[in-house]
Amino acid sequence: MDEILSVDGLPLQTAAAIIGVGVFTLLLITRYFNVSRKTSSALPPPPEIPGIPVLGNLLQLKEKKPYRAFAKWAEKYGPVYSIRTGSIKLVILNSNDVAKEAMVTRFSSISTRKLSNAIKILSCDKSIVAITDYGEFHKTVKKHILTSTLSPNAQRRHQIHRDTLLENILEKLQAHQKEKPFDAIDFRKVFQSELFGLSLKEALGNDVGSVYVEELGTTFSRDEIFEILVIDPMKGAIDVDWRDFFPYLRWIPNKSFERTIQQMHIRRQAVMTVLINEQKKRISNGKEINCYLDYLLVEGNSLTEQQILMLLWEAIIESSDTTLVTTEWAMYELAKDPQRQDRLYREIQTVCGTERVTEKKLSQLPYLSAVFHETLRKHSPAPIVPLRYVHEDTQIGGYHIPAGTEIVINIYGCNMDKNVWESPEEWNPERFVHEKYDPMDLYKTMAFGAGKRLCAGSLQAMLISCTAIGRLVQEYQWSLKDDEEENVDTFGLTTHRLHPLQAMIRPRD
Ligand code: HEM
Repeated sequence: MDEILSVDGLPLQTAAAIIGVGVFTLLLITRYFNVSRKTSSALPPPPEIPGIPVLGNLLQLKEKKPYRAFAKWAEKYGPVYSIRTGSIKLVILNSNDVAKEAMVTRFSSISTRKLSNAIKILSCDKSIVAITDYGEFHKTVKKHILTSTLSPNAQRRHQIHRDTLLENILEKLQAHQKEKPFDAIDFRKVFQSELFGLSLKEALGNDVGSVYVEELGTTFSRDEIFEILVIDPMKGAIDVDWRDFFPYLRWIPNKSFERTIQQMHIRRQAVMTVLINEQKKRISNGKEINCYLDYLLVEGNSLTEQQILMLLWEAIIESSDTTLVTTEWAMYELAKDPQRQDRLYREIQTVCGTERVTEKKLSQLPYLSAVFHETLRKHSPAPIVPLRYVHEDTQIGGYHIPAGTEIVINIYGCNMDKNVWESPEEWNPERFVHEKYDPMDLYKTMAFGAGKRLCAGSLQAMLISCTAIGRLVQEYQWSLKDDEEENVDTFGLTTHRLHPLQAMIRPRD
């Protein structure tokens, strides 16, 4: 009889016992979640920065460098506080502990994004790895960019592009030295162009000269292509549409804003389409290249053409910007500080002798690594992590954070935290080589984020930036052009120097 009364072949008593245990476990789990939800909402809310009715704190954030204002407020209100930008509530995190809590421990409650109108258009509504919500699409496309381009194996396959980048930069410096030995060199002009070339080769398989875009009836030079694919969208991403702050007024048109961003999108779309089509012709002529496009056309069969276009554009813009920002700031700091530059040169001489600095030697050059990480700390190239949205009640730093809040992780604020860093305003690579520091301290800057949304390109950035800094110091003695020391202002989404670095170079003996 027992055998007849069974659940999926289990004797009745056993099944009843299992169901009993199951129900009990379920009750426990439900109770646990109720208790933890209660505990979270029983916690106090983060302190609020006083603002004014309707606008909240908007007027206090007029400057386009909110990360600085956020870090200042942290000194008075602590590492976690809330502000209001119009009707939007933001919680700002300014210390490593709470930033990590948000990015790792509480990630499952804070894994989506609510986009500004500009970023919604420029990311084609979350069609790129960095802006999409965490989920299947994110996992798939992050795997694609890592496997094809950014993982250690893929980086080995792309080494030739990094070698070419360095050779070309050094050739240009040599030519400048010969032709105008008493003139300063515009570091950005040289480095940016080569980095853009590398990003095109990794993404599309080839660098470009100019392109004719029939849709727009124009031929664009390489500089104009750079403007359309990199500079304009970086500017557009921080363009403010006042309706972002007052979503209940979304029905009011903001024509000039929409026109500007749409124009950027249309031009980028048209140029990318032509670049991709040219490469498709190459492929149909039987010439395959190891690049992201060729990979996606085979492996990305679940993706639409528009998604492929956006992913390729993402690789170009992300490769072209933050690595330049980091290297330019590092060279500024070294050119300003002859003693530290000399310390780096002596380390290079001791380790490399008459041989060149290469990627293989990087692990033997701890001071070079300290220069790189200290630059990431002081100049935090991505000062604010793309905003995260709290989709279920949670807690951070002992405060209750209700669903619907947006989270701002202020990496710049974390890196300026006096409780963690001694004299944070000072550029001091020694802090990373001093015996009291742990090698893991290098990752305390969190410049690349943390957890499941960790930057996919950190290895490429490190390889390019460290080898370039090493080679540039090995070949030349760097100093700043007169009055250059004062040029420390920044602009844009990342911490771009407002004025490109102007440096004097003198060949080493
Ligand atoms: C010094 C240079 C760089 C810095 C400081 C940097 C920093 C960051 C930061 C802070 C994030 C956001 C993490 C988050 O949302 O939590 C990020 C994401 C990302 N970065 Fe970088 N990055 C750099 C270079 C690069 C390069 C060269 C690439 C190459 C394409 C790249 C590709 C990406 C991608 C694909 C993501 C999205 C990861 C995800 O959402 O899962 N980054 N990066």
